[in-house]
Amino acid sequence: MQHPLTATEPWARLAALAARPDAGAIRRRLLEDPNRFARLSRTGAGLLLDLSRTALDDTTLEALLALAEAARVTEKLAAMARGEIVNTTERRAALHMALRAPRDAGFRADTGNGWEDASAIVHAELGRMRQFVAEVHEGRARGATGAPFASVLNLGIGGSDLGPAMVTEALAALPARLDARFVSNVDGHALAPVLASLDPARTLVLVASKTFTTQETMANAKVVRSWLVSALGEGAVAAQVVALSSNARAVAEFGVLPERTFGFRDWVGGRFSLWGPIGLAIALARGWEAFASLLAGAHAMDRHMLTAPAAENLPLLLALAHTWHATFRGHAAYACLPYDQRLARLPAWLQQLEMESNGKRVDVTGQPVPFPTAPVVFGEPGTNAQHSFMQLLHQGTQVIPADIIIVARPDHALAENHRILLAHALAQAAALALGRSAAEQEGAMLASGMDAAEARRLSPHRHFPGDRPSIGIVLPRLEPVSLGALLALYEHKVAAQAALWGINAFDQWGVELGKTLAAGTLPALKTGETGALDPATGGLVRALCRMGA
Ligand SMILES: O=P(O)(O)OC[C@H]1O[C@H](O)[C@H](O)[C@@H](O)[C@@H]1O
Repeated sequence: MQHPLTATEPWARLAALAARPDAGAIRRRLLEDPNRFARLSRTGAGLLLDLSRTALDDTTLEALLALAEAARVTEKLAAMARGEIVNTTERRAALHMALRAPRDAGFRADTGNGWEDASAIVHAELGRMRQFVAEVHEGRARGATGAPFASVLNLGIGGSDLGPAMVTEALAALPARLDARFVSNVDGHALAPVLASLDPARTLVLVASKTFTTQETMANAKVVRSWLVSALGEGAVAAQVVALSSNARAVAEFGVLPERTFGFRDWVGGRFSLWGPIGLAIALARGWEAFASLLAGAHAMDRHMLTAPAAENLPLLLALAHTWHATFRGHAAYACLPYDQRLARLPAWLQQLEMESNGKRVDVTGQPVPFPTAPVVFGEPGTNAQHSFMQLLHQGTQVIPADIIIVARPDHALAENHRILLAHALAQAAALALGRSAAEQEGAMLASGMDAAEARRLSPHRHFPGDRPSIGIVLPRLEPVSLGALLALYEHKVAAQAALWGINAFDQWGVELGKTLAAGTLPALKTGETGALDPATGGLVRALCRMGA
């Protein structure tokens, strides 16, 4: 039986377009059309999206938009905004948009057991967060000894770490209100040096865990709790530990006071949670105004996504360009290249967003999908990436598209550094798209005085095939409002692709098996008793024990 998406007319059209010999031709399209940049770039919510260095043309774009219509992408995104149960396996809404909308936005969530006023719930908690942040900044909330807080330590992993850590680093140009540290890994090599560098009397601890059961976070929380208690006494837990969670009961059992607990509902997915209580570290470290502007920027992108016509809609266009690459052209990976050092953790955040959301092999009905879904995402800031993996993007055997993120204005005074940075970002995009033929390359070598035989010998090695796609995303400046818009752009891009492919972007069953097996392996590491393990795991446990594990 044919899959409903592949049975549509636009799918057939796109499959035919993708099979044309010139389906991947970028250089020719770029050189033939002087208006290509103007025709294939769009603005929305303060960002510029440039698709001119892909092989998309009017015909392909039209077919992709028709496919989105056939898959009812816009309706599905609207259903998400209406708070309907779009996460069908867990029977939950996905209402992260409510976290960043004004109080009167009127978001409501289907709980499976009636509807609740999501906007009211969000704003009640946001008000408490704001008050708490003010108390900390103004020195009214203090540690157990009466000392004001100097540091905030966020203990969380996955969505309870990547978002707040990435945003806090990205907004480093703002004055630091508190010194912020993030520990995610259960590896003691992460936590031990951080604790050694902090003063327990002046450290506010955030235990960030939606479920409050994640083993790594709870193990680290127990260590930090003992660290506080042994330095300051039992009273330090109430004074200095804050919980960010949707599991109020587990939080209470851990001993955190209700007034130090900031909650959210299960209609906020972990990887979409930085906009609410999980983002408290951002507000504590960079100020409430910054956090509020971040939310406003994301909300502006939400409005754009919900109201802009399809052909002008940035998240939808980005989703369609990525789908053309991943699904129709079979490019199994893409690179995220932020040309701003402050966005160094953006690729890590994007990896969870993209790969945990859309790394799925069955559709919402449980049927296998007969086409590629989410590609592998990897990345590093430019220009560093140029000196490590860009070689493969320019000359490797596979085509790997890149998203090149550019910030027009810096927040430092080193103007020449910034111009060099921008020149490299633009040059990478040009080199990927245009390449350099063997003949052009050989000509350049001859012109430089190289002898003809040597030029011929080197020319295949120095040939750049070109026709390698990149997508430009430009922020006027990296500030809370533009960062909010950028992150929401990617969130909606991911949701739009899931809607198009017919998969569920909001569950993550694939992470469960490893957790279950780890629970069975832990006792064997303690006792050396490996009888219940598979032979390979058992053999490795015995080898580790012999080595002193
Ligand atoms: O916030 P928590 O409940 O501790 O979850 C932390 C993370 O771990 C889980 O295994 C999921 O894969 C992630 O989606 C989640 O963000």
